[in-house]
Amino acid sequence: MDFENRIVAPDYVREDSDVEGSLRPKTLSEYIGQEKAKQNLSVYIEAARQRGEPLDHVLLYGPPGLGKTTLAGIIANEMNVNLRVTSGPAIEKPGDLAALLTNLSENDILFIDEIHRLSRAVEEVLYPAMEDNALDIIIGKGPSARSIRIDLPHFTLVGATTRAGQLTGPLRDRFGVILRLELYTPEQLAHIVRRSAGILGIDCDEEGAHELARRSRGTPRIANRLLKRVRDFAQVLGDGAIHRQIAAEALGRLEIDELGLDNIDRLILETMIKNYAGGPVGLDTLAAAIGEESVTIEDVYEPYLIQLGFLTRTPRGRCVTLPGYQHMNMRPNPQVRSAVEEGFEQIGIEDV
Ligand SMILES: Nc1ncnc2c1ncn2[C@@H]1O[C@H](COP(=O)(O)OP(=O)(O)OP(=O)(O)O)[C@@H](O)[C@H]1O
Ligand SMILES: [Mg+2]
Repeated sequence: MDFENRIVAPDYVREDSDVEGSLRPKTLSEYIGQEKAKQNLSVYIEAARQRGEPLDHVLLYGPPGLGKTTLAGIIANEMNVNLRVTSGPAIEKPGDLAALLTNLSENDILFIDEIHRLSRAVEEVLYPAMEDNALDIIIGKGPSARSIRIDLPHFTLVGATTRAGQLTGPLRDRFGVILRLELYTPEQLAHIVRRSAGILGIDCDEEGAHELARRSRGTPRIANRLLKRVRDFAQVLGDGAIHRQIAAEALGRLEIDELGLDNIDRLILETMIKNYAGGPVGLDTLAAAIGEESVTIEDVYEPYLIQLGFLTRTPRGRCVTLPGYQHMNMRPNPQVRSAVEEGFEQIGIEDV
C-alpha cells in the first residue's frame, strides 16, 4: 500500500510545513474545539501565571494531526515563555537530553514529540529532571565513578504521543496534567476550514466548508490539506471559489467518499468482510492481509472507522458492524449476523 502518497494520511509528507505554520492558531481562543482540554488548560495556565510559577508538566495524547504540536505552541505563547522543540527519536543518548535541559532558561517549555519513543536510558535522565529539577551525572568509571547532581532551571515538559499506552508508568506518573485530544466534529472542522481559507485568501462558502469537513476524518490537518487540494480543482475547473458542488467533485476525483474514507479504509472493511466474514479478526492478521503495519492501522485508520461505528474492537479481534456493511453495500450472511450484532451491543445500538 502506498501509504506515503495517501492524501488522507494525517502525517502526509510535510511538503507545506510553512503554510501549516501560518495556519496554526497562536492563542487558546483561536484554537477551535477540544473544549474540555481547553477549559482545564486555561485554568492551569492562569493559576500558574498568577503564582509566577512554571506550568506543571503536560502530556497531550491522541491520534495524529489533532493539534498537539499546535497546543504546545499555544501553551508557550500564553505563558509567555520560550518553546524548545524536540522529539523522542531525536534524543539518542542521555547526554543529548542533558544538553537540552541545561540549555533551558527559567520557566521555558521543552516540547518532546513522540515521547513514547524515548529510550529507557534517556527516560531515566528525565525522572529527576521532572521531579526535582535536577540532573544526576555519573563521572568516571568503575570503582572511582561518582554521581553528582546539577540543578536545572524550572521548566515545563510538554510531551505529545499518539500512544499513551506505550508510555512507561513512571514517566506517565510524572505528568501533572494529562489531556486527551478527541477527533473533531464536522461543525468544528468546518469552522477550521473557513478560518484557514480566510488566512490563505481562498473563497470558500459555508456549504463548501461543510463538504470538506465531513470528509476530513475528524482531523484538522486533513481538513487543511483537502482545502488546498480542492482549491486547485476550483481554480482549474471552476471560478476559483469553493462551494459544495466543486468540493464534492474534487473529493470524488481524489477517491475520498462522502464520509472521508479512502481506498485503504474501504480495503480494510472489504478484506474483513470477504476474507474473515466480518471478523473477529486479529490486528496482526488484518495488517498482513492488507500489507500495512499493525501500528498504522491502529493509530491512523482504525480510530476514525471506530468513531463512525463501522468497526468495533472486541476481546477476540476487530469486527465490522452493520453500518460498516451497509456503507460497503454488502450484507452479512446469516451465520455471521450474530457476531455482527454482538459487535453492535458493544457500541450501544440495540436495534438493527
Ligand atoms: N483546534 C484547532 N484549530 C484550528 N486549527 C487546528 C487546530 N488543531 C490543529 N489545527 C491545524 O491542524 C494542523 C495540524 O496540527 P498539529 O501539527 O498541531 O497536530 P499534531 O497533533 O501535532 O499532529 P502529529 O501527531 O502528527 O504531530 C495545524 O497546522 C493546525 O493548523
Ligand atoms: Mg505534531
